[in-house]
Amino acid sequence: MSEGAPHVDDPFVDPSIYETPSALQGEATLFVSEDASLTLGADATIILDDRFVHREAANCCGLLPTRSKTTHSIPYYNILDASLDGLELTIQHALPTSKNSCRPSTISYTLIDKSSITAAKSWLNKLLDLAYGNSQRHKRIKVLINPFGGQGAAQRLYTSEVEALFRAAGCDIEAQQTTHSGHAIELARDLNVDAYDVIACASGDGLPHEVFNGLAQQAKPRRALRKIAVVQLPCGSGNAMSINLNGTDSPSFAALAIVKGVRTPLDLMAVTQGENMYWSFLSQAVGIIADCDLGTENMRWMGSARFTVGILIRLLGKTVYPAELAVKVDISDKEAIKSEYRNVRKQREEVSGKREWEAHQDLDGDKDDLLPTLRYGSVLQDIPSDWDKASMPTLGNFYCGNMAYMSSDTPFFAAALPSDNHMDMVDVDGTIPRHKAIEMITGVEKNKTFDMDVVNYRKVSAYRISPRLRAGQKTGYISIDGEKVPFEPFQVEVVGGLGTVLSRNGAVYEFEGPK
Ligand SMILES: Nc1ncnc2c1ncn2[C@@H]1O[C@H](COP(=O)(O)OP(=O)(O)OP(=O)(O)O)[C@@H](O)[C@H]1O
Repeated sequence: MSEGAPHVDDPFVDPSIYETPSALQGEATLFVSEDASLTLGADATIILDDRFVHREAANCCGLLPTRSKTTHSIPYYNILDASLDGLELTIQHALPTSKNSCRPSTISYTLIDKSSITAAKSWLNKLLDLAYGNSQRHKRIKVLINPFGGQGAAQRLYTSEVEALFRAAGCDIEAQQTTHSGHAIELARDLNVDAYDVIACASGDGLPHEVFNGLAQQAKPRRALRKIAVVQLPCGSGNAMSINLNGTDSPSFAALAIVKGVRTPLDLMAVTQGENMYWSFLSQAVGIIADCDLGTENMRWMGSARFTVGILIRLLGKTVYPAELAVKVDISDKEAIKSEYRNVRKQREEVSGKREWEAHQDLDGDKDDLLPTLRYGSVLQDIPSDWDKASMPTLGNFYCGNMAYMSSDTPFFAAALPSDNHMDMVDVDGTIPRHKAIEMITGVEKNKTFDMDVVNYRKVSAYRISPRLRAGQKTGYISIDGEKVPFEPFQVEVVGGLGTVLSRNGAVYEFEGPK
């Protein structure tokens, strides 16, 4: 389904476009009264109700746009739950209220008599099968809310846009605010992973980063990381996780995507720096991006423009960020990367859903509950002899990532896949002509940078970078998953499919890939 499908799928579209799946012919229609029937179509349930013509639109659960319509449809994607209580049949669904939000709504009918109960139960089971496919129903969700996320908006967004959707979908939810930095690490480390299916972070990308690290500190970390799917309710200033996995930074659309989300393995990146070791799920940046992200605090008054202005000032000044880089390269040719991307994407789409879901449920079949030993050791050991080593005195930007979008309009890593066992690495020289630099920055949004000759794009499995201060420079910046870490050498290696997330399609990011 394309990006933002919940708001594109208009529940009021002409249902004649829907056909009934052949397996359901004959049983697809449930007559709920003399005047009303519910039919399972190909992509939506179709409601035919002659009484609608006699009712005021406002009287009917907000479903009716006009008084003259008798037929309506609700996309299966929007169906949250359905039940039969005695003769009372109820369907809960997400109703789009604008381009950027939806809210729960209810449709109910009283069956004519007891003789229709068996048919109604069977019809409701089929409805829920079509609505959920391979996604788990009634997920048990631990919600962590960063009260300072999104400049203090996270709690309000969760309460007003998310909670009611989760409840309407029959999710079992337990919400808790974080009280200090690092609290989500402690909560994920101590969580009883058998009591939940999902940890949902109402936050920016900082809380999911902490949650992966907390799960990795459990007594059985590999099992914990497979058992618990980590998701984001986009309520922060950087919401890359939700944009990549669910194609939205709207909290209510993300909530719907989580309700319908399919378990998806995610590569995690092991970072060693000094004596420390932790996990990154999104990106590591050294150079212009880290500098603009973390080194422009004095320009906070500008709002989001501070990043763009910071980039332009540094590009025009041809600012460089010297470093030594050593890389275990997997694929360096761009055409080969595109071909690999297409192959892996196809494979992942074929196995998306059922197989992945089953694989992730076979938790106790895991012989090894512990984290894998790192193949390349740590930053304190010698660099392996087969890595490509380079001194980069004029490095401009170094960026390594595991997801396509770094924000809603910056798909820096066009060929990134959730679980291809590679990290995507981009490096750009800081002395390239200014017009090329501007072309590069403006091309990111249009997915044009991958093919630019000034952009070095590689698939790698490990690297070490040792940044240096240039003459006269006082402070340097390194950003890992958007957070500042010490300006010291660090080493990273990818561990395939170690983490688990929920995604809309169970296979790839909500991005088209390299052109
Ligand atoms: N109660 C709290 N008090 C202070 N810091 C907190 C609290 N809860 C979480 N944090 C910290 O806030 C940081 C940023 O969180 P998050 O990414 O969710 O929000 P954000 O709005 O995107 O913020 P930022 O712009 O700072 O990245 C996290 O690294 C986390 O450690």
